Amino acid sequence: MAKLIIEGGNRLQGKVNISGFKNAALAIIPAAILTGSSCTIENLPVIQDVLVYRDILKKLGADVEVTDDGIMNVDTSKITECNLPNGLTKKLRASYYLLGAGLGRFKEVVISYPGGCDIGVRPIDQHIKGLEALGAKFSIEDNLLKVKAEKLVGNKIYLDVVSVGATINIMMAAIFAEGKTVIENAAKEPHVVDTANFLNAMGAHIRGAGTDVIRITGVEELHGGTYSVIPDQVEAGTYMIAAAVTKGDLIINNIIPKHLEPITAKLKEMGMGIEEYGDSFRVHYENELVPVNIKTLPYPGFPTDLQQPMTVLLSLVDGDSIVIESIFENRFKYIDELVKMGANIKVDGRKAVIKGVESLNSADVWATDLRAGAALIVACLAADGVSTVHDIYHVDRGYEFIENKFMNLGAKIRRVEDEE
Ligand SMILES: CC(=O)N[C@H]1[C@@H](OP(=O)(O)OP(=O)(O)OC[C@H]2O[C@@H](n3ccc(=O)[nH]c3=O)[C@H](O)[C@@H]2O)O[C@H](CO)[C@@H](O)[C@@H]1O
Ligand SMILES: C=C(OP(=O)(O)O)C(=O)O
Repeated sequence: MAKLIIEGGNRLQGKVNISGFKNAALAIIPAAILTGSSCTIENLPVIQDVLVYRDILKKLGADVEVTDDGIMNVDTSKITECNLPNGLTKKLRASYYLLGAGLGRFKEVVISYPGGCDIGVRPIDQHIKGLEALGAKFSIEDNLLKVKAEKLVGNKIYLDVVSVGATINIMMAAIFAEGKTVIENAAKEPHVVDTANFLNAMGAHIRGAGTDVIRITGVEELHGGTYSVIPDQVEAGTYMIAAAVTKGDLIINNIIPKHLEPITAKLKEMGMGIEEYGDSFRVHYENELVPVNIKTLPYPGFPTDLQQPMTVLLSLVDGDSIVIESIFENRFKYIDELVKMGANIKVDGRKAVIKGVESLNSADVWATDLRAGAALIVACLAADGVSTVHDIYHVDRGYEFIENKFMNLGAKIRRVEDEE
């Protein structure tokens, strides 16, 4: 298994291009099943999760390839059923979008239980509630999720919690349902909007994505086409935070500034210089930063996916900060690793109380999940001495060319396979 060896203490400087958004890509790829046609999906990040989804579509019978520069050409016309009991879906969380997409097209789906980051229970009761409201019946047998419908009929669904996954799954299942579907208390995240935009570009009738009420009018069929995925706001936020942690000066290209407002606002509040130039930011350290409090919330609140790198930054800011993780109950596991590096952080349930320290020391640390891994890399970039981040496969699931991008900015990083 690969690890990264990082020599800390280098100020990051230069330009970085942000890749396509993992969490949008992983919804749009299965949405292509609904088209039953040929799609070209551009600006995909070439990451493990995207390659696993390519393999899932292939296994289902699609003609599919992903180019080195992130273009997927996929023809889903030859898929005849959505039956995948073989465990492939366990490799990623977003495989649960096969439920909505497969149900929409074939009225029946069988998949193994989805995987993904171990950051909490990650229930799917709201997905089930929504799909059943459209006429489907769920069952769980031998760790297989089974969903089936005679026919799908539009309905009004109120989500009890704001769920990105449930919103997208219901939206997909409703594409061919008879009549109108209304999702109330829908998630407003950019990945929900991007998936709706993809489906609309292929002939769907979805209105209101990006607000908390989404209305879908069933259509007879979709067609193929070309679509480009939005930039990854989580990757962009990770580099913005890395600029702050290393007291650096970065130009972050290929972003949508609006999607980054929750993070821009906090970094500015702390004293970072941020200037916007259309689809890029200059993010630079000016003066000593001040501590802030963070609470993760659904969009447009502070994203849970950036809680970990932000905690690393706060651990190096003089004074007291509090981070509350309100989305996932188990997303503080990496803090033990950060404490090994000299951070002063106490976790109490969903609250982390941070007392800023002057510097972090080098250590051997283990990535516990995707964003935890990215956060530990950022911590090691700032630490005194040479550190090792183990279990980098977590990071490879979701960050494209991470060490190359950091090395282009002046970081000293080497990837080593464990056998070496
Ligand atoms: C609202 C939110 O921040 N969503 C994030 C969540 O999406 P993801 O789609 O994984 O998670 P959801 O948005 O569905 O979950 C949000 C919350 O609702 C709860 N829940 C969800 C579904 C359900 O059926 N029942 C239920 O109780 C979850 O436990 C969680 O507390 O993780 C992704 C990967 O980190 C992020 O990109 C998303 O921005
Ligand atoms: C938790 C994440 O990924 P996943 O939902 O795919 O496990 C993430 O993108 O931060």
